[in-house]
Amino acid sequence: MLYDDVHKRWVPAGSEAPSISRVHIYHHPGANSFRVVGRTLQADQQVVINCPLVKGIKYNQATPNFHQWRDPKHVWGLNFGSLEDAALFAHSMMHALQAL
Ligand SMILES: CCOC(=O)[C@@H]1C[C@@H](CC)[C@@H]2C=C[C@H]3CCN(C(=O)[C@@H]4CC[C@H]5C=C[C@]6(CCCN6C(=O)[C@H](Cc6ccccc6Cl)NC(C)=O)C(=O)N54)[C@@H]3C(=O)N12
Repeated sequence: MLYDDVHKRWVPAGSEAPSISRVHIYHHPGANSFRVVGRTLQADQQVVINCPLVKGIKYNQATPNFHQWRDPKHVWGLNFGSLEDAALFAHSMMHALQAL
């Protein structure tokens, strides 16, 4: 999700329709870079988040299943479908941020 600062509300990233997406953290070993990429589970596989991770990002676990972080232009929020997904993603995110 993205935070709409004008209307002070969270909106689904990508197209208007809120949809479940699968979010990965891709590691590029050569450049030691990481990128969060999410695609909708529907047939269209729309990319809804494609966010490079930069050193110093603060990953905020606002609630056990809603985590968020800022990039220069956006505030991203992930509303996890399960606490397990949330914990797994947070673990990978923290690992990535430490590796940068
Ligand atoms: C239950 C009902 O939930 C809701 O209806 C909505 C829809 C829910 C998903 C479908 C989602 C779920 C969970 C809750 C949890 C709370 N929350 C909020 O948004 C809080 C409340 C007030 C609001 C104000 C600001 C806002 C928005 C923008 C960023 N930010 C900050 O505070 C940042 C955070 C941060 C800290 C450190 C590092 C990075 C970052 Cl990003 N701080 C700074 C210093 O940058 C924020 O996160 N805010 C969510 C919410 O309401 N909702």
